[in-house]
Order: sequence, then C-alpha cells, then structure tokens
Amino acid sequence: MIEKSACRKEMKGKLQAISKAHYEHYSYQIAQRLYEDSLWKSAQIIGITISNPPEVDTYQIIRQAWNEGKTIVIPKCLPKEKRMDFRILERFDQLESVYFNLLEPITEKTKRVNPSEIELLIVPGLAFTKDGYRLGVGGGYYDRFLESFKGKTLSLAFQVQIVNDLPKEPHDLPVEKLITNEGSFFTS
Ligand SMILES: Nc1nc2c(c(=O)[nH]1)N(C=O)[C@@H](CNc1ccc(C(=O)N[C@@H](CCC(=O)O)C(=O)O)cc1)CN2
Ligand SMILES: Nc1ncnc2c1ncn2[C@@H]1O[C@H](COP(=O)(O)OP(=O)(O)OP(=O)(O)O)[C@@H](O)[C@H]1O
Repeated sequence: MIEKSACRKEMKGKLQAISKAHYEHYSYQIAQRLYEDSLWKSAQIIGITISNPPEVDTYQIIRQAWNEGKTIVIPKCLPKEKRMDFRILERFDQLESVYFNLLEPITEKTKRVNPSEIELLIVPGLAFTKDGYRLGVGGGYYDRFLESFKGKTLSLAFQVQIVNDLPKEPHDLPVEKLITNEGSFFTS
C-alpha cells in the first residue's frame, strides 16, 4: 500500500533526526514509566522485540525484567508462513542476526512458548495514533499474531511517533496502551 510506505518513510526521517543523547534519555524515561505500569507489574511472561535503533531501546527493559524475575519471550519470524513464534530469552548470547539488522532467538538454544502463556505483549511500531492503531515495518507479522492473541498489549514510542492519523486497513488492530517519553495512556 503506497500510503503506508510513504508514512513509513516520513517517520523514519523524523526518528533519524533524534540525537543519540535524546534517544538514550527518552528511552530511559519510557522504560521507567513502563516499570511503574500495572500492566508490567502484573505480568510474569512478557513478549518484546530486540530493538534496532531508532526503535525505543528494549535491552534495558529486558535486563530489568530478568532482574525482577520475569520471563522474556521474543519473536522468531517464520517467513514462509508469515507467522511468528515466541521463544524464551534468558541471555543475549541466545540471539543471532538473521536479516536486516534484526536479532532473533537461536532455535536450538531457546524454548518456544504458547501464545496463550504471554500475559503482556509489547508491540513494535513506527507510528501510532492516540487510539492505538499502529504502522508497523510492513511484514504484517504482528497484525496476524494479534488476531488470536488474548493477553494485554501495549506499545512504547517516542512522542514524535504519535500522529493524528494513519492509513488503516481492515486487518489493523489497536494496542490497549501507549507509553511515551511524555506520558502513558489507555487508547480506548
Ligand atoms: N526490533 C524489531 N523486531 C521485530 C519486528 C520489529 O518491528 N522490530 N517485527 C515486526 O513485525 C518482526 C520482524 N518484522 C519483519 C518485517 C518484514 C520483514 C521482511 O522480510 N521484509 C522484506 C520483505 C517483505 C515481504 O516480503 O513482504 C522487505 O521489507 O524487504 C522481516 C521482518 C519481528 N521482530
Ligand atoms: N491478519 C492478517 N491476515 C492476512 N494478511 C494480513 C494480516 N495482517 C496483515 N496482513 C498483510 O500483511 C502485509 C503487511 O501488512 P501491514 O502493512 O499492515 O503491516 P504492518 O502492520 O506494518 O506490519 P507488522 O504487523 O508486522 O508490524 C499486507 O500485505 C497485509 O495485507
């Protein structure tokens, strides 16, 4: 879809303009806000991605989860089926680089979990509306996963990623909550 790819390009430009210092500062603020959130506090098994700048940094969030005794699960894409499996990450040396700059769990070194076990899913995205609709990187992986996902969902974003409107398609599903460097809010 042309409109979505134009939006992606525009947002990538805005994100690239964030300095390293601001990237670190905002990511820290977002992480601190997340740790105070009831969705974080009440979840034992949390699904999250391995961030690739300029995405909000998730490494510090994963370390915090481990320190709090939580279980972190991360996606392994299955491109043929356009599906994702979530696998338990216990250490960063269980990761490998598969495509682009994305890191994924090494299948032989990690265990798969059933989606029904994931209590909180932190959903990546390039841009979000206040009502929780998101523009992803374009694989449709999360849209498909969310169709049958029953747990809680939230997204982490820099304030510039919150936009007034996005091109929407029937398969797009909103997340329940957004946390930015300026605040957090439920989307519905
Ligand atoms: N850090 C991070 N990890 C993540 C995501 C993300 O947004 N951020 N994902 C969020 O979903 C998934 C990976 N998403 C992907 C999306 C597209 C393609 C891809 O192969 N794109 C090709 C071809 C597209 C096609 O054939 O349809 C391309 O763009 O050239 C790969 C992974 C899981 N891991
Ligand atoms: N639930 C679904 N069922 C079937 N096809 C889907 C579904 N969700 C998305 N797709 C297809 O996947 C492709 C990518 O969708 P879209 O551009 O909305 O991805 P995205 O939301 O940016 O990516 P992601 O969900 O991985 O973050 C499109 O061709 C879309 O039609």
